[in-house]
Amino acid sequence: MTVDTQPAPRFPDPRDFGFTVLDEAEIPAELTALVGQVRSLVDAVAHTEAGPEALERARAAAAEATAALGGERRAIGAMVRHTRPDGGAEYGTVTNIVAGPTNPAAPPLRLERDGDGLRGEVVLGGVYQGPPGLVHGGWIAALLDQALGSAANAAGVPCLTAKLDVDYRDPTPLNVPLHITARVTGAERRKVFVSAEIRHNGEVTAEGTAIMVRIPLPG
Ligand SMILES: CCCCCCCCCCCC(=O)SCCNC(=O)CCNC(=O)[C@H](O)C(C)(C)COP(=O)(O)OP(=O)(O)OC[C@H]1O[C@@H](n2cnc3c(N)ncnc32)[C@H](O)[C@@H]1OP(=O)(O)O
Repeated sequence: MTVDTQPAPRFPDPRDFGFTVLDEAEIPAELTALVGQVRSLVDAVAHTEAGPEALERARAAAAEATAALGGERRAIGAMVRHTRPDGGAEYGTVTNIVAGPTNPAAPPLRLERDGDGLRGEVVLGGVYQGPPGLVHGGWIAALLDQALGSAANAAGVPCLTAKLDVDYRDPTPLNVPLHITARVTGAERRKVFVSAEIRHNGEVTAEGTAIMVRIPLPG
């Protein structure tokens, strides 16, 4: 296997390929606050034991809030640009289900560069539950896939996941800080090999490896 962990240093600008891109600073503070409020609402709804009257009041308020947003919708595929402290840019879809800043269904996971890889921290509450008190295995895979994909894309080349392997080493608990790390381990032709871990209290609860395949860009 040819090891080439430093492909191209600059990720291509998605605008050159027809994507809408907004800078994360352009996301209104009011939208960020609304996203946080809706996350709290989802958690409250998922766990409520309120009676019928309170439930109906909450439903009507939610319907009013939905109507207040009108019909103005951002395009599917819209991307958000994050500018790193070193001036480089990273991109993701603005509604990404794991890390999208405008998606209340995203935890969200925020990954930062750390040495030759990425690291981040996330706390998953009861709406991510699978077994009692534990994170759903599909969401563990989603966190790992996002970290793996971001590590490959942070190396400068747009990639998609072709193969994902997950080892569930230990149960991953809800409502505690989870530390996620990911790094590129090698490359061969269009394949980029990546590895990631989720830790709680320093112990690995899940490991993921993936083969990401570089997307051929027009031109
Ligand atoms: C964008 C900015 C966002 C930036 C934001 C970053 C966040 C990332 C988000 C998380 C990541 C995702 O969820 S991505 C979404 C989930 N993944 C997808 O939807 C991908 C669906 N699959 C595909 O589109 C396709 O299969 C591709 C593009 C992966 C590969 O198709 P292809 O382009 O025709 O390539 P192909 O010639 O078949 O294969 C190229 C090389 O890869 C190998 N290969 C191909 N598939 C596999 C496989 N399953 N297992 C092993 N190896 C494989 C081949 O053997 C070959 O190796 P060799 O002959 O050279 O040895």
